[in-house]
Amino acid sequence: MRRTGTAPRSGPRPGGRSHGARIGLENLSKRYPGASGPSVEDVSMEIGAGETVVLVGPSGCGKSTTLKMINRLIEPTGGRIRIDGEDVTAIDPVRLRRKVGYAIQSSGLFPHMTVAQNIALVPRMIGWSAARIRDRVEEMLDLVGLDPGEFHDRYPRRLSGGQQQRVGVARALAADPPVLLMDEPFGAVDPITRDHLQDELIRLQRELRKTIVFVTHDFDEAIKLADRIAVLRERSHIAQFDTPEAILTHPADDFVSGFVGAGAALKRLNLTRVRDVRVVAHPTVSVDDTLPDVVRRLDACGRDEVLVLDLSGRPRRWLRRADLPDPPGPLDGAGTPVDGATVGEDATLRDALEAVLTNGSGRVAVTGPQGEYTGVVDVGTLMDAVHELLEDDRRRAGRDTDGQGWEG
Ligand SMILES: Nc1ncnc2c1ncn2[C@@H]1O[C@H](COP(=O)(O)OP(=O)(O)OP(=O)(O)O)[C@@H](O)[C@H]1O
Repeated sequence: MRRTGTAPRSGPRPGGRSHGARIGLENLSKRYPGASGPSVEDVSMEIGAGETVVLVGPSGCGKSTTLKMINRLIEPTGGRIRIDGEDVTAIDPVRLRRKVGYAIQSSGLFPHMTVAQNIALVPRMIGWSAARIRDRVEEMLDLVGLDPGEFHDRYPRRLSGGQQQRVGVARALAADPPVLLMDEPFGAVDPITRDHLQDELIRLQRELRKTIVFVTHDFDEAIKLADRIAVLRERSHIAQFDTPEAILTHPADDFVSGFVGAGAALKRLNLTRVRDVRVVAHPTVSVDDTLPDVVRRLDACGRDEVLVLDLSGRPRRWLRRADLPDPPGPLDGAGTPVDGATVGEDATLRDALEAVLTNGSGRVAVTGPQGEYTGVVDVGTLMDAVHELLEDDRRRAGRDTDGQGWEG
């Protein structure tokens, strides 16, 4: 496995630069007016610059309250919040908004404002010039994969749920805050869109290295996104705060095990990315190639199938010998369209396995950031990875029963 110890997955690396800020929660508490007891009690937590921390826990345990105290949408009744060492528990909330972006479920976009106006909200509030705001809105739309020409002047009701969430993330990042708070941001979209948005967030985070605090109900989402997961019990008491791997392999107690649920080894497929396994080269041809070119390629590589790439190098069709026109003729449309059935390098092995099993062909094309072909992963490689995880678990279980402990 790629990650070891507690090093943040997306945080500062040697030679790399984090654009995030450290967050310190010190004995943070919240008692709502009239409540019989605190909803959050004495939470202390250190979050590294550039780290993604996910808060999970049962409904009502205080996740959202904890999160909203970090940008003081909810005022703490006790304790302190520090951002890069600065005590922000009492600073002007407008200054705090520059440091802390916020994205929520159902995007929270203002329906009477266009996409551009929504994204421009915080930059306007903090007094950026019109020209700077205009450039920033375009940049943010690009960043979240929405064409500025198409989406700039649309109103939120004319966007899909996934597009709304993208705009919500663009808005949260518009003023370039070092900290991003996300409260179940993908909770209201369908599972496939949710998967895509998670992949996008991982890609963004690799580039931006913000400090992200993310709340979810979904433990699989936590595994996929987190450098560290805080499993919370009632009043936000921390049951365990550690890497996904450590929580999956060594849950602190029955409460945490209950959260991890069954199939911990397979859940770890969510921890390994396509870029971490053997991506192999597959013979390719171009859409421009003629039938004799393709036959030559097939003969030369000794395989039964080539991948047809478009002129930008993106996978277009799988072409087998049996698909070739007989009698010989033009190749247009021959073979099986790829139709988006590819995985990115940041996709998890679980996504890749799903793709391989769904298309039934035993392999899936891997693409780079611009959708360009980079190789293929096959079912054999994926099965090896599953096997390795299960073996790893068995070895650890053996060591634990020997009384040595897994770090021993
Ligand atoms: N404005 C409020 N006034 C009084 N009590 C509140 C208020 N907001 C939340 N609470 C209470 O505080 C506790 C924690 O709520 P919070 O929303 O932080 O939990 P959560 O873990 O985010 O829940 P969920 O997962 O269901 O969203 C709950 O018992 C809730 O009823």
